[in-house]
Amino acid sequence: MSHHIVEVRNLRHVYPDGTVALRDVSFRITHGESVAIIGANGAGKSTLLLHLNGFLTPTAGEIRIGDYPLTKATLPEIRRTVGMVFQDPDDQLFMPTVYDDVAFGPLNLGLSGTDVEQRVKDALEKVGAGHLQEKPPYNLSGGEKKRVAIATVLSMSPDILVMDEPTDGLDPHARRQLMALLREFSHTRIFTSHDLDMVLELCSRVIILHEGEVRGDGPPLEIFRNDELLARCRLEKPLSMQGCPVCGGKVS
Ligand SMILES: Nc1ncnc2c1ncn2[C@@H]1O[C@H](COP(=O)(O)OP(=O)(O)OP(=O)(O)O)[C@@H](O)[C@H]1O
Repeated sequence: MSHHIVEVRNLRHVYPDGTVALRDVSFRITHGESVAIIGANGAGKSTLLLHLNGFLTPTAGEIRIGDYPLTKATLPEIRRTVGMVFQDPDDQLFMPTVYDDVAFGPLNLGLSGTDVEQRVKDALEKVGAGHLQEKPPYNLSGGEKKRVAIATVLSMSPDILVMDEPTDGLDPHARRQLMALLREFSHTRIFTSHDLDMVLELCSRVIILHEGEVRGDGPPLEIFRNDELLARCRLEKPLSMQGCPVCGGKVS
């Protein structure tokens, strides 16, 4: 299953205005891992994710998905393998109806009409958005848009799921539903999040980015117990690991 491996080698990204968003980032994620990339605002998380299926090109360094380096030639295949949910759902939704948006990917894979219908139905059901299929995406609420954006990626059945702030804008019920869905997804999951309780619950590994560099990489409990590391990277513990103001209790 080596095609599920994500490897980032010495990645550097400088935006055209001279901002150095990633300095020298390296890591390897293997099949089935559930990895959160966390960091303070501006740490470089979105910039990093946007490299994983070629929306941004490295200034230096290399991305490898499975056995292939990400290049112009391998990009179409890599985009079938790596499904990306953007931070802003408006970047993902552009068709006249929710149905059309979710069907867009499967249609491009050349699937038959009934297969496309089934994929759309399944994906919308998984995110609890079946009732929205006839609506124009621009009329949806922020959380509804987010759910539909996730469905547009699920309908492609990617081997590697990459999500930038997946719970951002979701109400508590939708957040729970998404967490259950991510738990069920047996392939590789990589996401950024400021929702550290979700990270603690769902991830087998946490990578801390700070000022465009990897400053921590390990199991969530190990990372979240390292007060000095968290302080240096302007991060806090998940709420469930902070003292309870009523009983003083703590998960440790
Ligand atoms: N298009 C751009 N042009 C110039 N600088 C950019 C651009 N996009 C992002 N940056 C800068 O690159 C750095 C990293 O930004 P990025 O969006 O990757 O951070 P982030 O960790 O995802 O932050 P957040 O948690 O706020 O979403 C920041 O300093 C940001 O201002």
